[in-house]
Amino acid sequence: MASFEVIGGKALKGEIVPQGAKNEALQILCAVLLTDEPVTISNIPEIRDVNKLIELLRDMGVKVGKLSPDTYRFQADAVNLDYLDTPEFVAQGRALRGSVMILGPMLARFGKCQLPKPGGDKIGRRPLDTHFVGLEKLGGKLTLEGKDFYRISTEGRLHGAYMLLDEASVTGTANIVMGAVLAEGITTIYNAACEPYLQQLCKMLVRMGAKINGIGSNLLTIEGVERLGGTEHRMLPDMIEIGSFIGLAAMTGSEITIKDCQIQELGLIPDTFRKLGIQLEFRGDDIFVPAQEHYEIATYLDGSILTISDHTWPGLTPDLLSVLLVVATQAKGTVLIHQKMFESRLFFVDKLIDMGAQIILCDPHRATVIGLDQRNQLHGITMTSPDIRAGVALLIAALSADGRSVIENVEQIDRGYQYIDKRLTALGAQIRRL
Ligand SMILES: CC(=O)N[C@H]1[C@@H](OP(=O)(O)OP(=O)(O)OC[C@H]2O[C@@H](n3ccc(=O)[nH]c3=O)[C@H](O)[C@@H]2O)O[C@H](CO)[C@@H](O)[C@@H]1O
Ligand SMILES: C=C(OP(=O)(O)O)C(=O)O
Repeated sequence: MASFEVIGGKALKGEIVPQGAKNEALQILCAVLLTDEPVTISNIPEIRDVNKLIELLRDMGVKVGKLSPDTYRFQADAVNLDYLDTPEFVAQGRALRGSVMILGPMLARFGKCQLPKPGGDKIGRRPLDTHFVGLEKLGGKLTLEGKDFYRISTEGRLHGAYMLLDEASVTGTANIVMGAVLAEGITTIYNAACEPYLQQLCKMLVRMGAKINGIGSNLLTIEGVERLGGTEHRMLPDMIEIGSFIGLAAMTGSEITIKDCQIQELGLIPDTFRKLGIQLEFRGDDIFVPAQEHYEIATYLDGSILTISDHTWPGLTPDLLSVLLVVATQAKGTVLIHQKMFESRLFFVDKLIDMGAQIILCDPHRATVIGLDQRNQLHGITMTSPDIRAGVALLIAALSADGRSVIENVEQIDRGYQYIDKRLTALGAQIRRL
């Protein structure tokens, strides 16, 4: 287990370029399985989860060529279905959440797939029912082995169907869309998730020859085609990383310019930071965050305490609530952070409380933060990173804190943030990997 030693309390300064989006990359990489033609993908982040998925695809027989540090060419013209029966495949499938999205493409193109319960953050129950209900509606037959091994197959082609999803699952929608593009007939998916990750996936599939209407909405209509061809695709910048850098700048009183953000794709993210009193300036497609000594949380019009909560897109992504919470600890004012989607994502506040933050964990979903208005600095401690976003929130806290902190289990952070220690060191942060 690696750790970061952080000496906090220093203002940072400079420019930073966000990496390609982790959660988009995981969808797009799985989509290469839908065609035997080459697919070239650029702006691929070099992070643990993405590297693991590329390795999984390679071991399944996909030809993988690295054209430059962030650009790869994939060709799935000789997929080895027998590999799915090996213990190595099972171990790789368990190692990340994104592996779940091979189900839709494999079922659609090869008529079968199997997978253990995928990995990812332990942040509460993460049911896969929506994935399988959708794939079964398309004609897939599911067999469950124990509680955590799934086999799905179809005789002949999948067929289009109408479905109203019980929840707008991000990876579930991706799986169903990738099944439906090669199904016979028309599929209608209502209550589809529509995060930018999914919009990007759908746009890429259209370039491959798929027929999809309603991209960006929660009603997708897909007319299946017999085959898809190759294409080129470039990943969006990672909106969660952009939000994390905004939070980092605010907490450490730093002036940071975040380059090439594709601001129009960020949804509510910039305005949510503004509600915490953080100034942001859009300079072309860059976000400039000025050094601020103080920032004040807005109230509702009637003066009551603000709530920041997550929602399916175009609501606020749950993946930024941990960062927003940590930023609020040094704001002036009070905010209720309400994490609606996941049950176990707020427990990391114990560590912030140990560092001197004023937080009341009301229940597993809600925490009230009473900001310190920079009157008392947090102080450094030793802590463990429980999940990817809590991990980065703790890193931000440590960089703002007085003295030395040690963050253990930073493999969690490495799942989604590319060389974060080196990139922040370039801005003046003092971080050492132990
Ligand atoms: C690899 C990847 O892309 N992971 C992301 C993906 O995970 P993932 O696709 O696994 O998450 P889902 O969208 O399936 O669901 C997230 C959680 O929210 C609940 N839920 C979801 C939709 C809904 O309408 N009601 C509801 O209660 C689910 O039961 C689940 O507990 O989307 C999540 C939600 O944005 C993000 O946190 C993850 O970073
Ligand atoms: C929860 C996340 O990732 P995963 O779904 O891969 O666990 C995340 O990216 O915040």
